[in-house]
Amino acid sequence: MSFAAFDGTRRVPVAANEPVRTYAPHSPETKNLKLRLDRMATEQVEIPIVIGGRRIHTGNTGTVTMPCDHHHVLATYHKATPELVHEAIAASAAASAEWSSWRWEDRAAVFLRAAELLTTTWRDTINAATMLGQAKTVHQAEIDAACELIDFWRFNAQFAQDLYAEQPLSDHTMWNQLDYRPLEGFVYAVTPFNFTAIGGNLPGAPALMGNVVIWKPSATALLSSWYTMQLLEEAGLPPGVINFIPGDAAMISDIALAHRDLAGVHFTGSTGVFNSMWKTIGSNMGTYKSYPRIVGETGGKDFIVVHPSADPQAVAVGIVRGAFEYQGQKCSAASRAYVPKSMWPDVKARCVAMMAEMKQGDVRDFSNFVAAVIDQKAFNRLKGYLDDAKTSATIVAGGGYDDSKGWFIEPTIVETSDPKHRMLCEELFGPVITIHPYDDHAWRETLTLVDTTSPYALTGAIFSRDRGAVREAMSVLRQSAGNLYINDKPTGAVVGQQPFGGARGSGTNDKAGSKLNLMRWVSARNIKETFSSPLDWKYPFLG
Ligand SMILES: NC(=O)c1ccc[n+]([C@@H]2O[C@H](COP(=O)([O-])OP(=O)(O)OC[C@H]3O[C@@H](n4cnc5c(N)ncnc54)[C@H](O)[C@@H]3O)[C@@H](O)[C@H]2O)c1
Ligand SMILES: N[C@@H](CCC=O)C(=O)O
Repeated sequence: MSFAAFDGTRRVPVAANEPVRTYAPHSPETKNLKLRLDRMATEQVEIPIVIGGRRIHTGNTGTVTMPCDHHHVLATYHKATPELVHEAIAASAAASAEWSSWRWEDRAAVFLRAAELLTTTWRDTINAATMLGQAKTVHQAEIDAACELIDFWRFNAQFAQDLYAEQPLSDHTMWNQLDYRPLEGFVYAVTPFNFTAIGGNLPGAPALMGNVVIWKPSATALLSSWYTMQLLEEAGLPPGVINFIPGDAAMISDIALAHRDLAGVHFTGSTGVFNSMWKTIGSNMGTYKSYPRIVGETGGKDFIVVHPSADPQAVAVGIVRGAFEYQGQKCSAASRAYVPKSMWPDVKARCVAMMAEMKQGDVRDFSNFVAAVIDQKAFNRLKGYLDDAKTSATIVAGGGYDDSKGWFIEPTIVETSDPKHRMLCEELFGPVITIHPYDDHAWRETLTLVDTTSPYALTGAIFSRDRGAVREAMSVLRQSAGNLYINDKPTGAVVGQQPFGGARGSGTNDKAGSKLNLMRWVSARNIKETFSSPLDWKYPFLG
C-alpha cells in the first residue's frame, strides 16, 4: 500500500550537482573516453523496441548516422507498428498496479542508482553516444549527458521527498492527509534530439512519481536514448514502467493521444509539434478517462540586450558562447542581440577575433569548439537563412556551409538595422546570431522591442554595470523570459540552481528539474479522518 507516501523518517541523500570533468589532454578520463569513442565508432548497434522489458525487432528499420560524418552508420533501429504501440500501452497498464504500489523511497532508489551508474560505469558510453550520435563536443556532452542527467535523477528524488512531505493541517479531532497518487493511465513522453538529459528526464520524472510511461525518443538521438533505457533497466526499473517506442512520430502520437488512458503528455521539442499535439488532445476531449496533464517545453528566440554601461568583453563572450556552443542547437541559445551603436564596433571586433580562433570539425578531435548540425533538414534550413541574409542583411563573420562530409554550418554573425528582420523574430536553431545595433539613447524603446519582437519567452540576458538599468530591464522584460540572466550568457541552466522553462510560445513553463514539474505527475487525494464523529444533526445554537 503506497498511500502513506511519506513517513518523515527516511530521507534520500542530500542532492549535490555532479562535478563537470574537464577532459584535459592526456588525462586518464580523456584516454578512457577516447577508447570508448573509438570502439563505438566501429560498432553496429541494433536498437529494438522495448515493451514490458521484451526486445522487439520489426525488421522495418532506419539508421542512426554521425552528423560529423553522415556516411558513417552507428546503429540500425527498429520502427514500431501501430499494433506494438497498442501493446506498449497495455504493457504499461499491466505494470502500473505493482509500480504505483511501491513505497516512493523504493522508486527513488532506482533513479538514485541510475544516477550513480551514470556517474561511474556508464559515463563514457552515454557521453560517447551523445558525441557521435548528436555531434556534441566533449564539454557539451559532459554537461548534458552525464552531469545534467545525473542531477535530474538525484534532485528529483529530493524534490519528490519535499513534495510528499507537504501535508495539510490536522488537530486532535481529525487527521487530514494528502495521498499523492500517480495519474490514472499512462504518460506519453516525447523527447527532442538536442539533450540526452531531457531524454532521460521526460520519462523518468513521471515514473519516479509512480506513473507508467510510453517513451517516444527522437530519431536523431536514438543511440544515447537506447543506452539510457538500458541503464535504467540495470538500475532496477521494472519491465513495463517505461516502454521504449522508436518509430514514426505522427503514427505513434495519433494512437497515444487518442487513447482513453492518456493521463499526461511530457513533451520537449518545437512549438509547432507541441501545438499540433495540444490540438489533437483538444479534438479528442470526451474520450479520456481524466483530463490529460499537458506539459511541453518548446522553442525560443533568446535575446541578449546590452546597456551602454556593459563590459564589452563580457558581452562578446556572452554572444560567442551563448550563440555557438552546441552549434546553437539549444532552445536557450542566444540568437538575437541588441547592442548600443557606440559599443558595437568594439564588441564586433572582439567577437570576430574569438571566432577566428574557434575550431570547427569532428567531435572526436577534442580541440574543436563547434561541430556539425544534427541532420540534412537542419543543414538545408540554415543554409536557406544564410543565403537570404547575404542579400537582406550584412554577414559580419562566417556565413559558409559544407555538407560534403558532415552537416557543417559555420558560426555566423549577421547584422541588421531592421528591428523586425525575420532573423530577429524566428527560431533558427543553428550557430547564427543576428545583431541589431540601437541608438544609445533608445534603451527603454529597445527593451520594449525585445519584449515584442518574437512569440517566444524562454531565455534572455541583460548586460549592464548600471543597477538602475538592470532593474528597468528586469521590469520591462518580466514576461519575456522564464530564465533571465544578468551579465551572463542565456544558456547552461543547472538543475537545482536555475529551474528551466519559459512561457508564451516557449511552453507551459513547468520548470524541468524542480518540484513544480513533479507536481504535474501526481493527482492528490485528500483524506479526512474524524476521531470523534458528530452524533447530533442539530447546530448547537438550535438547542
Ligand atoms: N524549452 C525547452 O526546454 C527545450 C529544450 C530542448 C529543445 N527545445 C526545442 O526543441 C526543438 C528542437 O528539437 P527537435 O528538433 O527534436 O524538435 P521536434 O519538435 O522536431 O521533435 C521533438 C520530438 O517530437 C517528435 N515529433 C515530431 N513530429 C511529431 C508529430 N507530428 N507528432 C508527434 N511527435 C512528433 C520528434 O520525433 C521528437 O521526438 C527546438 O524548437 C527547441 O527550441 C526546447
Ligand atoms: N537547459 C538548457 C537548454 C535546454 C534546451 O535545449 C540550457 O539552459 O541551456
